[in-house]
Amino acid sequence: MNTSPTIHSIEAILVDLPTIRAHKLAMTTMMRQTLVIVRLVCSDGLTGIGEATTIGGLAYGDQSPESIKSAIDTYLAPLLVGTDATRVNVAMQRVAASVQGNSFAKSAVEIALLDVQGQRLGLPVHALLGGAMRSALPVLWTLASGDATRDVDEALALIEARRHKVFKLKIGSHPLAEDIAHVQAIRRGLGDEVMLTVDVNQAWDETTAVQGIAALEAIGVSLIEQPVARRNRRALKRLAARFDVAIMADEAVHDAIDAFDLATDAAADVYALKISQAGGLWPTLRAAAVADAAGVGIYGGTLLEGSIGSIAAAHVFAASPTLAWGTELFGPLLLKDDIVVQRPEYRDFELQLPQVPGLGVQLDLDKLAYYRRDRASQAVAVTA
Ligand SMILES: O=C(O)C[C@H]1C=CC(=O)O1
Ligand SMILES: [Mn+2]
Repeated sequence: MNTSPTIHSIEAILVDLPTIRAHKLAMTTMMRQTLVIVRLVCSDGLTGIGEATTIGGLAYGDQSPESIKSAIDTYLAPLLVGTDATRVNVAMQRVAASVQGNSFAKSAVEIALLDVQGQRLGLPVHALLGGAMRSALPVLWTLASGDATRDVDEALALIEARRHKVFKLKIGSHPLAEDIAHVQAIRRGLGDEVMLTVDVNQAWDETTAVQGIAALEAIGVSLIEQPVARRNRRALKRLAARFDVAIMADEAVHDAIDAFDLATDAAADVYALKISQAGGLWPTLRAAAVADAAGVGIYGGTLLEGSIGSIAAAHVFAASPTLAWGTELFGPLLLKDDIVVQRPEYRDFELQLPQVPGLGVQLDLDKLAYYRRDRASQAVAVTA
């Protein structure tokens, strides 16, 4: 007889949190972030938590917080409730057999399953993934206030506080000359020693990219992220072949299959891997393995997850055998408030990896009640 604990319930909750400042990307300006929080309760009384986020609703990709919640409530939860809670691979294969796409919903649920399994076994999630290669992860910061003077002040304060020493600039929403002047102003303000990268978020056509990358190389930018449209892989390949500066695929690389296709074409020097675009922690490691095999550098990307999603990603990138380009797991720091008891710890330019069983993050239930989008209907339910 199988006596393994089973999945008792899976709940997906939308939570809206304000950001500390406007965050400007080529396709949207964020003033808040929506977290889809998953709570997965098991028959042995343990609860796992997971999270998925998007950027600007549907502005960045084709899954929204609302569609993630709907996929979990309507499809993933009914498939999993009553099944073995301890066999994460079997559970996710069951989901894969009946649910196409929806990588964000899959990722949020897989995180919760790994969290609860880690608690059950007394092991941190990174141990379930094969063990951590590093106990802390370098984290860059994105300068995206839209104002160069403010960006320089922000970066200098962060270097002084020993929180970040590498900075990513969001460009692509202005004419090229303006964007280049913006990067130049920040380079002047920070000096030649500070490592700068840029993210174009697909905004350029190939002709603009050729001019733009040449100018950015001259300014001493170290990495150019997704300069052209996600689906324009041939242009990405030509740019990677043409320039010495590292070209990173972000929106173009979701999972191991994308990683393989891009590697076959030598279309990028580095991949930004993101847990929700890959479809979970294991799928991210599988994409990382392809990158490793192809000699492509790995960068721990973010979709500006909150504390739960960022720590889940930290467990993966800590377990990845290589991580040549560090991470951008700063999402929790962009949020004015949080829904966890203890926020992730950033120290000496690095995010510290939790070493306790599971993810090592606990929900603050009062804060969750306050920030959840359906709080009005919840209050009615409590008083009724
Ligand atoms: O990289 C992206 O495209 C998304 C995201 C990550 C950091 C940031 O500021 O935006
Ligand atoms: Mn990017």
